[in-house]
Amino acid sequence: KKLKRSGRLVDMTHYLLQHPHQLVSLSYFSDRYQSAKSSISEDLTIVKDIFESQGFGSLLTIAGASGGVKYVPMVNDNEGQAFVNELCKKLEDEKRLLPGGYLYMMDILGSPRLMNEVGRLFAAVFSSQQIDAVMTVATKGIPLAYAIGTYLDVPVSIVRRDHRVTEGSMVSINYVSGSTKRIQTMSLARRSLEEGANVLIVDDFMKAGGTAKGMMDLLQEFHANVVGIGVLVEAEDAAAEKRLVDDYVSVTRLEEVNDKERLVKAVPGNVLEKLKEVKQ
Ligand SMILES: O=P(O)(O)OC[C@H]1C[C@H](OP(=O)(O)OP(=O)(O)O)[C@H](O)[C@@H]1O
Repeated sequence: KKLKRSGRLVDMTHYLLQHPHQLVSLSYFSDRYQSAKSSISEDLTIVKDIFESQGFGSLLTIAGASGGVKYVPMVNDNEGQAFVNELCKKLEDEKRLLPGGYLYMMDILGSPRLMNEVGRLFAAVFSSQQIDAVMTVATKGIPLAYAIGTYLDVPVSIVRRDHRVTEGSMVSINYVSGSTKRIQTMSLARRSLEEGANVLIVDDFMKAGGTAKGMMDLLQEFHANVVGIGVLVEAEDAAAEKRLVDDYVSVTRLEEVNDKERLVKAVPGNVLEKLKEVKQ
C-alpha cells in the first residue's frame, strides 16, 4: 500500500534511526515509497529540521550521484546534562566502595539502558571524527565499547590481558596499570585492526591512566591513529603526578572516594563541554 507523506515520514525516521552513520541514497527511499525524488527530498527536509531543532540528531546530505543522507546521532544539551547528573547520583552510593579507591560498577555496566545512553553520548561527542574502530580492554570496558560502536556503526576491538591461541597471532605490549603498579601485558590479535586504522579508545574507569596509555602504545604497534579516549568514570589518582595520558573525555569524575567516612562524591566530567564544542 502506497504511503502518504505522514506515513513516509514515520517509516523514514524509523529506518534512519536504525541505520546511524550509514549513507542512504534518495533512490533507496523513492523505490521504498514509490515516490518521486523531489517528494523524498521534501520529506527529508522535514525530518532534518525536527532532528536538528530537537537536538537528537543531524541529517547530513551528501550531494551527487552516489549521494544521499546520513543520520548522525546527537544528544540534546539538557538531556545530556540530566543523564550525567543521573550517573553521578548513582555513583554516590557508599555501598559501591571497594578497597583501593575502586567502585563497584557492574550494575551500571550491566544496564542496557544506561550503556545505550552513554553510547549515544560518546558517539555524539566524536560524531565529526573519522573513526574506523572502537578499542577497549577486557572486561568492564566491553559493554561501553559495543554501545558506542552501535551508534558510530563501527566494529569493536577487544584487547586482552592474557594470550589465547583462539585469537591467532597477537601483538603484545607491557604496561603499568597505575592502579596496581604492576607490570602487566595486553595483547591484540593481528587480525583485529588494519594498519593505519583510526581508533577511539574507551574504558569504564580511568585511575592513573596506565591502561589507556597501554592501549595507545599497542596502537603504535599497529601504526594506527588514536582519534580520542573516552572513559565513563575518571578517578582522582593522587599517586600519579600527571595522568599518563592527558587528552581524554570523561562522563563523570570522582571528586572524593573516602573509605573511612564511607563517602563518594561524583561530579560531571568534561563530556558536556566536549558535546557543546562539537555543535559549534
Ligand atoms: O587507569 P588505570 O590505573 O590503568 O586503571 C583503570 C583500569 C583498571 C580497571 O580494570 P580491571 O578492573 O583491572 O579489569 P577488568 O576491566 O577486566 O575488570 C578498569 O576497568 C580499567 O581498565
